[in-house]
Amino acid sequence: MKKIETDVAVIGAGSAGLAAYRAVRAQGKRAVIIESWEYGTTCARVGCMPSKLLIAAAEAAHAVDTAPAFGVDTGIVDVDGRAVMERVRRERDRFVGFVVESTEAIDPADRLHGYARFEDANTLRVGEGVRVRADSVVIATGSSPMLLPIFQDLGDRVIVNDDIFSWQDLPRSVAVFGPGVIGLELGQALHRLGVRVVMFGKGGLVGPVTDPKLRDYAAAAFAQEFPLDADADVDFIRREGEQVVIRYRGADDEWRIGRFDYVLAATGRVPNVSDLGLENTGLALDARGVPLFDRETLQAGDSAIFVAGDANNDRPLLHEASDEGRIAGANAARFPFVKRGVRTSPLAVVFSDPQMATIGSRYADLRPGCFVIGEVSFENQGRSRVMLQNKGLLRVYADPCSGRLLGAEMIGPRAEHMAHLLAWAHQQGLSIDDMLGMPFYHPVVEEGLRTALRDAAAKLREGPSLVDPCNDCRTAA
Ligand SMILES: Cc1cc2nc3c(=O)[nH]c(=O)nc-3n(C[C@H](O)[C@H](O)[C@H](O)COP(=O)(O)OP(=O)(O)OC[C@H]3O[C@@H](n4cnc5c(N)ncnc54)[C@H](O)[C@@H]3O)c2cc1C
Ligand SMILES: NC(=O)c1ccc[n+]([C@@H]2O[C@H](COP(=O)([O-])OP(=O)(O)OC[C@H]3O[C@@H](n4cnc5c(N)ncnc54)[C@H](O)[C@@H]3O)[C@@H](O)[C@H]2O)c1
Repeated sequence: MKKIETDVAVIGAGSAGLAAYRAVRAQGKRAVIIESWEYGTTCARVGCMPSKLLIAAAEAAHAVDTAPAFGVDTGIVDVDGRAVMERVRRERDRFVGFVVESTEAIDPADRLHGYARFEDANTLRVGEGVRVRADSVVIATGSSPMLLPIFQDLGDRVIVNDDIFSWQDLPRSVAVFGPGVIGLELGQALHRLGVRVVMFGKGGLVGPVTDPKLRDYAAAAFAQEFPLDADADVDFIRREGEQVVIRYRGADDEWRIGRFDYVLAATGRVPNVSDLGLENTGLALDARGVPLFDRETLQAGDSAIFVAGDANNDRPLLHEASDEGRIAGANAARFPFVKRGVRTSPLAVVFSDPQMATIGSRYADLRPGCFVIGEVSFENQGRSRVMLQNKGLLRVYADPCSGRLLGAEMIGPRAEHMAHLLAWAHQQGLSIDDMLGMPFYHPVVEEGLRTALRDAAAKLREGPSLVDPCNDCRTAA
């Protein structure tokens, strides 16, 4: 057995792990980074980048499809599935190539290949032949798609996001389970590329929004484009030959039988922690088996183990994985003198059309009666109508005591940009009046944001109806 002694061992060479490794080295400490699979990260290989490449192709097809509404007739859209997937894979491989190159630039002595498991809190077994003794450890093992038992007999007819990006051609039909972030982005893109898509949800959830008004709006908006039941009634799912047969209740309340080439399982992701041997570390775990940790230091209890990125299941997004990796790595290097890292305001964007976003505190995070809501519909918003993208709703939440922006949820045009303005204002602790005191150009979709802010300002002047915001809401748990 080969034995390695180091200051910090980082498990996982994804976005969080690479940031952690670099943070350790920047502190002048020794580190090893252990990866069990190929280099390239989930984001570049099977996540953020290939999904946006598929969406870009779908947007091109959709633009041609909707051009006649502007008086521009370009004929029937003809999607060449092989060419679409060839570009997705080619551009994806280019992004992956950059990541692999920078990972392979790490000193080979610091890079270990193999699956890491804890033997105790400071000892890792890597594969069969290597034992690593480290003063501290960063767990940055990412997450994997959850496969529900209802899919277990479907064999190769059930797919996850990873599979789509190795397709050579587009299939004819896909049933999407889970209208969450992944299901909506990929399902809508496939639909726009000519694949017959039916989307099945549970409990009325659509995308990441928690505001009931936005949830209903989103469910109705997407259901206008393709069959989507956000709370589906499914009788059975079974494989017949090379197809999947699903019996479900349709929008007209009638039972119907659908036949599909594939089922896309997009019902959520689980952190990769179950096979890490965490039972040998003495750490306290939550219900999903994730070590209890502090989100500002990333430290698990008072141990020398830190958890970053999707593995901690807190904010499973790329920019959060990088930030957490950096904080976890720096703290692992300086253990036991850990410091709180800077966490940015929550920001999440879904690249559907219309796009969706959540910023700061979501509706579900806020206490009823302790916030006011400013709202705008994009249906009659000037620039949105000009572009024929006049679908959507924005709700901003404000603190009636301080007048500050607490958060926002939206579905609508250019949400990816508006969400940044809102997140930056939130992080700066701006009030609704501060935001209204800044420039708004004409004609832009941000004028819709101004309408929502004005609505919130008017409601702040009226005062909240349920409680005394500066007392009751402050004393609330
Ligand atoms: C389809 C899809 C689209 C997405 N789109 C976006 C987007 O547009 N924007 C956004 O912000 N986020 C997006 N995300 C989320 C984003 O990809 C993740 O939040 C991010 O990649 C997580 O990085 P990570 O370092 O935690 O995990 P990863 O990059 O998955 O790295 C974890 C690594 O650990 C390795 N590993 C696991 N266990 C072990 C072990 N025991 N020993 C050794 N190695 C191990 C794995 O092989 C893996 O390489 C998307 C995700 C998906 C699936
Ligand atoms: N644009 C982005 O930033 C982006 C894109 C993709 C993924 N991600 C990240 O990946 C994470 C995981 O995404 P996800 O889409 O897998 O999870 P998710 O939690 O967003 O969505 C899962 C969906 O599956 C539904 N569901 C659960 N059980 C079901 C069942 N039995 N039948 C039908 N539907 C069911 C849920 O109600 C929910 O709508 C996201 O939270 C996000 O952090 C981000």
